[in-house]
Amino acid sequence: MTDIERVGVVGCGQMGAGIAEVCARAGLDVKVAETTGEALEIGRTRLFNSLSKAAERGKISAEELESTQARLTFTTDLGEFADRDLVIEAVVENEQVKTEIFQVLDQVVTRPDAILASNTSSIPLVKLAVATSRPDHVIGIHFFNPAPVQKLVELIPALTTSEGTLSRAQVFTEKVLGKHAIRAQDRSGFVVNALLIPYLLSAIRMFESGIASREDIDNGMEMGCAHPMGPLKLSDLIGLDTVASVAYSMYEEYKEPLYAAPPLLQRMVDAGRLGRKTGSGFYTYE
Ligand SMILES: C[C@H](O)CC(=O)SCCNC(=O)CCNC(=O)[C@H](O)C(C)(C)COP(=O)(O)OP(=O)(O)OC[C@H]1O[C@@H](n2cnc3c(N)ncnc32)[C@H](O)[C@@H]1OP(=O)(O)O
Repeated sequence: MTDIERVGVVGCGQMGAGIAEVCARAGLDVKVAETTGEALEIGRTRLFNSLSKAAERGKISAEELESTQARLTFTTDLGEFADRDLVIEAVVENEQVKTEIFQVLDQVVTRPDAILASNTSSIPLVKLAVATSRPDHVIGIHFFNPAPVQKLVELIPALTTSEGTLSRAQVFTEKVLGKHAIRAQDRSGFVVNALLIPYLLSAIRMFESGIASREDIDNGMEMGCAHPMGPLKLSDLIGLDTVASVAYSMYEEYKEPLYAAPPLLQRMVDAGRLGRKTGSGFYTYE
């Protein structure tokens, strides 16, 4: 069905850990990389806790929990990605950091037809592609938070991506991971964030201007439009730093006021109130 059996995931934050979990649960050999031993330990704990929760809720059996954990290995050395068939980069939404990772992956991954993918939400894929000597094998595979729950992935070919890479990525995400794939052009925000981010920014502006309380804004969309979570709760889930970075990339690309981040968002990011991951954002968390 697919020639992809060994997957590497760069970054074990909420997205990286979720992507690694999805791949390991699909039966793949998954190696996860982080920059430091401490970050790796935090990431491993996040991932294993999520797997244990899946077992507690009866989504996987005790045997599956054990075999899934055994398929996961962890490293701080990207050199160990030499034998990977597919690498998915899921680090912070920063073009320079991502570009450097793609340069390193290009050096270390030996299989000539390996796919180098990014989970970026908004950075042009072509910039990551041309940082490598194999721009035809670079593609965006964008997952949604929480990755083990959300059915969708966006596939984003750069101008340089080959049809073969795109169709292998599609078969992999749909047939192996069981996701639904949609395709988008390499334009900041792709499909989902191009629609979602202006909505989240509008909600933050509404809250900032005092039109309604955070609870009333969120209840408005949860009870009025049947959204699973309101926009302020969702911003906290995504991470306010990520919402801000995606908004900046989109504003940079289109120069449209609807993508401009409201001052409150930036102040909260500056204050380190990044949402669930730091324990406080629009709401506070244990
Ligand atoms: C910005 C980026 O580029 C792109 C993005 O990621 S945009 C963000 C997209 N994500 C969304 O819009 C999320 C919207 N919210 C939701 O879908 C839901 O509120 C939610 C799944 C987060 C939580 O659902 P909710 O019903 O409130 O809570 P809960 O009952 O705890 O969870 C529902 C199911 O999801 C599972 N789940 C929740 N969080 C999970 C996680 N982090 N990992 C794995 N499973 C999880 C639960 O186990 C439960 O499964 P079950 O029904 O089979 O037992």
